Amino acid sequence: MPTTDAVTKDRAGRSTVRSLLRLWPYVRPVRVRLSGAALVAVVASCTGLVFPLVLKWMVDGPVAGHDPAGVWLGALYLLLLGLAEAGLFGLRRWLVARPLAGVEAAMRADLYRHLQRLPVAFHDRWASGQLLSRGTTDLMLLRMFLAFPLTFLLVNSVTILMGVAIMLAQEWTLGLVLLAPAVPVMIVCWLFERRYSEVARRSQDQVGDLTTVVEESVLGIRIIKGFGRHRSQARAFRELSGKLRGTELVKARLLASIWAVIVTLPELAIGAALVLGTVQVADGHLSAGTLVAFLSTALALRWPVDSIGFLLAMSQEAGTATERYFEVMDAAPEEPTGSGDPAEVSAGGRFRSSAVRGAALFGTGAAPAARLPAAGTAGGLQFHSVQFRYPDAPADATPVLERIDLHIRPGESMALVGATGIGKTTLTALVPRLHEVTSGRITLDGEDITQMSRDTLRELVAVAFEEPTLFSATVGENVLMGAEDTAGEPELDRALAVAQADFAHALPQGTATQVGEQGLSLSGGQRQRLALARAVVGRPRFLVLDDPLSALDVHTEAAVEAALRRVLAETTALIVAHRPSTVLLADRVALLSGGRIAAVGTHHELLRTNAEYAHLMSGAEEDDR
Ligand SMILES: Nc1ncnc2c1ncn2[C@@H]1O[C@H](COP(=O)(O)OP(=O)(O)OP(=O)(O)O)[C@@H](O)[C@H]1O
Repeated sequence: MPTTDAVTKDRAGRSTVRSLLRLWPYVRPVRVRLSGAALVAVVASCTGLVFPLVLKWMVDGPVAGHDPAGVWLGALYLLLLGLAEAGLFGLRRWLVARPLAGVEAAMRADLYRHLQRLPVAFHDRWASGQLLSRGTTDLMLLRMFLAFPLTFLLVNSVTILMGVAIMLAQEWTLGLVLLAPAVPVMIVCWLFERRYSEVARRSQDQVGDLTTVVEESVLGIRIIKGFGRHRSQARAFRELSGKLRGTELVKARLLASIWAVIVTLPELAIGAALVLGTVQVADGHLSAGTLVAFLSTALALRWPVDSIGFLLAMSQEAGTATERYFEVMDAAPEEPTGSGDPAEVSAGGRFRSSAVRGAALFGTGAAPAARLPAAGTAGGLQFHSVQFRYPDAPADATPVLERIDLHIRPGESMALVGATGIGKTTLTALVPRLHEVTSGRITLDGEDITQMSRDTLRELVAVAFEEPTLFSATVGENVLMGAEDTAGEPELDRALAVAQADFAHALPQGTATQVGEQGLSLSGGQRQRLALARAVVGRPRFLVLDDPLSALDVHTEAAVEAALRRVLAETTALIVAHRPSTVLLADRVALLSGGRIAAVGTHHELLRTNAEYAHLMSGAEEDDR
């Protein structure tokens, strides 16, 4: 997540208007309605300026001539004008409400789609609260800007110009008195715009930080309670919300000061004009009706002038919201690959998840059978001099994976063993391209994975992670995410059986039971088994399992292993393993050490010939006991 300082520097020279202009592609489809609504609002607002003219006619005519019928007629005109004004403002609201809700929805959909296409490295860097606040608060600010300040800055400017023209036409000397504050008000607005945009940005970023803390506190509630950390967590929350409160107070102070200037100066000018006008009426140079009309016009302009302060404030907030929105939208998505890449653009594919790294990669059964090894190339899964360094790691840091050369033959299952933190998870994440290799190649049946479309790649490879993620959906939907849309009950039952997840049938509504955040809570082992079922449901050609049995008790593990053995016989698999029982599932074992594959062989061979492996396994055996 970029820091606030970096953001402030980056923003130098970028005006609010320039930011807001980036909204044009979204506003374009509704431009006719928006312009229509603005026109209606201008007419409605100018209707308000006709009131003083009717008043002038009434005061100089029927009132001066003691004509009650004329006064009633004038009152009727005023009533009709009032109704017309109210009706027109109502029409404006009706014109903008639906299209702007559509603009907000389209922007939110684009943001969501883009988030799904952004690489995992992006999500590693950005706090989820910052993304959430951009998709909610910022978009709401934008909708409000399009509905209100955008129109009313125009409407009020036109109304003020028309009002000033009417006043100058009635009595130009008084008109000039009222115009006197225009220059200082404009200078104050300019100063306000610069200062407020900075503070608005800070406030919106702090809302994002606060969202992150709340989200973490809710997700980690067990840890917080378990370790009695509620006080420190509450302190962190209080500090952040105190900061936000401070920023909001700065905003309020800025608004108050601009408001003081915008309200006071015109009021003083109106007072001066009233005194001057009364003297002129007393001297007989001005009719009472003209003075009434003049002052009514001046008062009718009070709202358009007074509102400039908060319209500018809302525009600034919309400008920073636009900036924040496009900071995410401008981030480069995963590199396109291969010929045609439907997965790149598909928001409706199997990556509809909110948890990006969770169990987001699932194989399907249809395609793999059709994809045979290319002639003359080694089949299976092969790493060719693969090097990998995390994108945010310093350039001189040692790569996590320095040079990986490994060949898993077609149909073979290979266990990956290594000390904790050595890079096993990282290595498995390279196969479905959750991260891109820094150098070297990975091939599936001889074909470079970077040359395949991601859709094809993810059809070939299915993954189950150590931390199984379940989505707010039914058990069945969670498992079937791993298969083509055509997969149904038989595939589901088979996968549940393989993963020893038959407990799903005994849940209150069977496989239609809701799980995930809003649903029934499942144990760690149950979640792992469902994640495993999801990985195998599509009968993938390649299976990558990151320590998938870590949360199972010994008996369940044995049962899952027995079932997995059948699955592994049909696929080419890479399994991160910590325990000998998992290692024994595989045909061979690769030992990862110092960023390289230090040894490959059967479990018993390595036990005999490799001291590091024997050491790792002896510790694990004790754990097993
Ligand atoms: N997103 C990331 N950015 C930078 N470094 C990372 C990232 N994820 C992991 N690392 C680092 O990469 C190294 C390898 O991590 P990895 O999770 O692959 O280890 P592992 O062998 O799977 O460990 P374990 O057995 O404990 O699961 C660690 O030093 C870790 O700190």
